[in-house]
Amino acid sequence: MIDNKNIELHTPMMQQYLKLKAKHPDMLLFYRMGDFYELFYDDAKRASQLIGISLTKRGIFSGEPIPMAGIPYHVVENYLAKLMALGESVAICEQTGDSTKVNGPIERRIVRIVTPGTLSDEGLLNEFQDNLLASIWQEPKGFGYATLDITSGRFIISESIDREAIDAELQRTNPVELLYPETFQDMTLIENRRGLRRRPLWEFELNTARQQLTLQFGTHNLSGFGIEEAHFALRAAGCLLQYVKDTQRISLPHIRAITMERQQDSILMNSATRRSLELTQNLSGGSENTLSDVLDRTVTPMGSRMLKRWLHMPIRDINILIYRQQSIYSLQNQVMKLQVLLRQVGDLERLLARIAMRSARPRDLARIRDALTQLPAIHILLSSQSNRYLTKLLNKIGKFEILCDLLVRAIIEVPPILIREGGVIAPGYNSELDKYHDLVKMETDYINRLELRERKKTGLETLKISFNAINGYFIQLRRSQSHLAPSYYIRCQTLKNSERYIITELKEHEEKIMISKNKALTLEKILYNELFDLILPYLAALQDSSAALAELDVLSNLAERAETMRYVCPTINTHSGIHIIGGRHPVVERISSKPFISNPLKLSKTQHMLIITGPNMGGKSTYMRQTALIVILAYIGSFVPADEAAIGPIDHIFTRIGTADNLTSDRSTFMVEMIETANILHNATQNSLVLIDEIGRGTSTCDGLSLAWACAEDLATRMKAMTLFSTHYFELSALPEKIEGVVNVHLDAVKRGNTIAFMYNLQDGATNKSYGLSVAALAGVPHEVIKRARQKLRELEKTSIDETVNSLNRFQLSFLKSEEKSVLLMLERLNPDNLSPRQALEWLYRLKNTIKYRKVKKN
Ligand SMILES: Nc1ncnc2c1ncn2[C@@H]1O[C@H](COP(=O)(O)OP(=O)(O)OP(=O)(O)O)[C@@H](O)[C@H]1O
Repeated sequence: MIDNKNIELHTPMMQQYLKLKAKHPDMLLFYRMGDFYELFYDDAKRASQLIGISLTKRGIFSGEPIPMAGIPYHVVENYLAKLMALGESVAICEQTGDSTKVNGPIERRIVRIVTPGTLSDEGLLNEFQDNLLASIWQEPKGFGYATLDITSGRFIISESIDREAIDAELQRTNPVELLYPETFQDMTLIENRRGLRRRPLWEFELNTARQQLTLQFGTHNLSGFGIEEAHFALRAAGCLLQYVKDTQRISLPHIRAITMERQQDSILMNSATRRSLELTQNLSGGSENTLSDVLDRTVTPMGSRMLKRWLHMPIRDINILIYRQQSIYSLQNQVMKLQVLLRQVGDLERLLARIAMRSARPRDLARIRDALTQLPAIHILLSSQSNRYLTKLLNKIGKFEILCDLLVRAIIEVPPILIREGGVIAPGYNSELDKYHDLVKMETDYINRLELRERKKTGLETLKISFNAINGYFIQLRRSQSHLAPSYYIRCQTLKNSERYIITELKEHEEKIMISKNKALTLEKILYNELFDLILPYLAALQDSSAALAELDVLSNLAERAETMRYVCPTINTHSGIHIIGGRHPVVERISSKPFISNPLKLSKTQHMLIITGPNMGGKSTYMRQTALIVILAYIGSFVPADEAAIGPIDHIFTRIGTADNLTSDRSTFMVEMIETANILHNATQNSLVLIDEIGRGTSTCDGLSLAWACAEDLATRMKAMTLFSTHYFELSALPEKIEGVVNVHLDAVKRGNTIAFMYNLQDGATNKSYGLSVAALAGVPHEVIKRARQKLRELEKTSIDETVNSLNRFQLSFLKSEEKSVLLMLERLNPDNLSPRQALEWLYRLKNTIKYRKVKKN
């Protein structure tokens, strides 16, 4: 523990450290000492645990050694990357004073604060993922939420009326750092998130927020952004902006606007739905075999990030969707050429943010130059098309001839990574700089001539003039020839096989070289900084262009995918319903070695629920998920994997699909299932797409079946949501006769000997065959166990009076008793015309067993 009470008893250096540390108690302080960053006390212990650096000691205080850990300055980025991934923040303290000062420690200052949500360094970021800083505010009537992507300047706010909606927002945006007020009530909502930062209440003050925001945007008020009344969200945004300014300590001109996202503008999906549909992340947390894995062939990282944002937020504005569809059509012939050009544009969005924050490196400038060089060709390529939306996009993309010319003239073709050593500014850009370079060249030539002259003079062919950082220029002779060195040679270094000398003339010219080199370097740094001033006036236009280029990348990618994967353009209807012919699962069809069997789907006002039965592994889940994915694709404006698709308005997509247990959530699998079900039953509407995959499995047959029945009934009668309901409870296939708009379908399979062939064809009607044993055999359950199971099954099937059958039936029948009151009602429900002879026989046995069971009970 740091004892700041007796600070004056520490060494002057430690006193300086402790004063700086006191200002940043919540983060690790990297204190610069020569070629190292050092951490002390608890920071040292924590860092050594977090990133595995060795913990040692430096000096003693009050008889106790001071714990210390050090990081070499030239590898600091690697350690920062690891700490950021763990959600830590780091204050970087540099030596800023005169290093020749004799008394006391060199002056040091915190020059930057690196936090996970405010990173902009290329090396610390994943280029294919948004990196968001977020802030949350809670009131009794709802939540305010703000996110900022500092690498693009995208600043977005939203308001959620309930916990479920804000939870979905947190899951969708997945911030790497989250600011919350010290009075935040609902900690269970956020406590498992990374990078949590507790902030004082005053930072969420409404008036301060308004001031901060208007100051940032240079406006009188916020009405131009349409967010004046969004009080909850404004509080969150104010705190966020304050935090960014505190940590960055520079102006952020690329944050130019703030946008309010309204829930009614997009299809809502809660966190469980996003997870189970594997949009951008699979169930194991990776990105393989996700929708974006199949769909993303964008050629710029900014396009890839935009596509992922689209997938997580399908929009409901039909006009925009139609514009996108038309653009996809128009781009189909030009994709190849356009992608070649866009690839060169690269990550313009993030490059511009680094320009705005003045942290861009020489190669960033070269990349901006290369990006701008492509723009005329993009204009020429797309100028012949007549699509209105593409023309609008193209108009947003500037040509920047003057700026491009400036960068071509200013930066050499392949500049070094850093400006530190110079060599970035191109010859011909600045005459004074050229003069210094010429002087350096002249003097270097002189030294080359001097070398020849000295060789001649001494007659030593192996005499060499070289340079190193310690000796500067020197003459080198072989050790064996050292006795031949002229008397004016002054020895400066002896090596094993050679001797090194200097002469006055050499040093005079060296000094001239050094002076010119230093002047050149100083001037280069000035010119380099001036370049930022020259680019910044174009910032707004460049940002608009980069957004349009990213969208072009996404649209041309969708055009390419549509062509390659045989997707069709869906019709977006204004009337309810989903009608798909030949629908396919976009991911399964790509990864499966077998041909994918396409299937139709029809949901409408008169047929709003499908009860889906079929064997295990028969394709039920695939069929349900493909429907949701087709809807999502249609609502981002993409073409879809189907022969035909017409889709009406959708407000929500809900799923209740069993996923891996979340052991950290302190909830059982059944509990999670019921929470998700409750959410659906509270929020689904007639325009919601609801996928329910085998509800009620995690409890007793009796409870499970009752719940499944009641839920299906509620969805089908009360909200009439468009529902796909898969089940192994054959009893649910009775629902269609009871409720209008409910239909039975099943996925087909045929038994061949002891094995089973899945047909994956959707058929009308229900099936009660689950082929569980055949699937278990396919899964590798030992032959003996399967054999025994078959024997048991035969016993169960044959002996209806068997106690086991009775006990099984007891559950089901008691359910039917309570649900339908009597066997007569069951009979009433049956429509003999719809039954196959085998089904009729099964019902007969079932009814007979019921009577038997009642008899047994009475006796
Ligand atoms: N239409 C299809 N065409 C080809 N293969 C398919 C099709 N549908 C599913 N499959 C294949 O069958 C596998 C199992 O499908 P799915 O998980 O959808 O079955 P299920 O009926 O939900 O099974 P269970 O009831 O055991 O959960 C999929 O992983 C896929 O490989």
